[in-house]
Amino acid sequence: MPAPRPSQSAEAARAAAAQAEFNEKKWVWVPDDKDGYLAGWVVREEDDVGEVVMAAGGEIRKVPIYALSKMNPPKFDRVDDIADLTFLNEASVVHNLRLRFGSGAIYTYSGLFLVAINPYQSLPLYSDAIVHQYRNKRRDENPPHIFAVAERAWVNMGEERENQSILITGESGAGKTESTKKVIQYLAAIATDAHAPSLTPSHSQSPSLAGAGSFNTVVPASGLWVWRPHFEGPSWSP
Ligand SMILES: Nc1ncnc2c1ncn2[C@@H]1O[C@H](COP(=O)(O)OP(=O)(O)OP(=O)(O)O)[C@@H](O)[C@H]1O
Repeated sequence: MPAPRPSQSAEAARAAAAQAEFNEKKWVWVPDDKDGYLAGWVVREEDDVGEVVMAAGGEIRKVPIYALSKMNPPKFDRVDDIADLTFLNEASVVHNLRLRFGSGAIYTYSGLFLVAINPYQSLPLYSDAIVHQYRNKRRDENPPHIFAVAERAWVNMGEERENQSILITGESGAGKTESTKKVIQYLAAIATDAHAPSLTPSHSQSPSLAGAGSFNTVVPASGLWVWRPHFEGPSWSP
């Protein structure tokens, strides 16, 4: 068996060191008014109160045990799917999303769902090359992306011969409209394939996309935003 490359062994050593350091202490997330959650480790527990040493600065805080959240080992840092976390608590979810966002990954799966964090800047995530990268690929073959969701809907439409719905939800300014545009961009790009169905537009999000497909929008009073691509084709497979 060939020896691992230096970068691989250095990475493995770093991971082992991080794991060893993690194993030495009882790591927890401590709620914090300013930062949301801060890392620390419990040194004593008494009468349902934990004495926690804060990792940044070494300050000691006394916190009710119920308010502490278990931390996942470092090997779970930046997981693609939040559902893979051993300890699934709000603090760990926020930590994972924060780490990923810090390295430019705005998309993360949460089981069947995709979480998108608004970057408020233009990222090189939506080029034709990236459309191509997601075409005909399973979800686990690529990093999480809105294109993977659109791809799944498209494939399901062909396999199940049923209309598909994609629910895009979030608070005002979260990026629902942008996400919808990305879905339409993806479907418009792949619908030009030779085997694409003949689609009849009934409503388009963007005039330039008229003719790319049939887009029925439903905007319920609840504020949830639903976009439903409608498929009608005689005999078609994705
Ligand atoms: N994926 C993204 N990449 C870059 N910028 C984005 C992205 N998503 C959102 N934004 C930025 O955030 C702004 C607000 O997003 P958007 O209009 O999609 O929010 P919304 O959820 O539809 O808001 P509202 O509910 O108020 O209509 C966009 O104008 C854009 O500048």
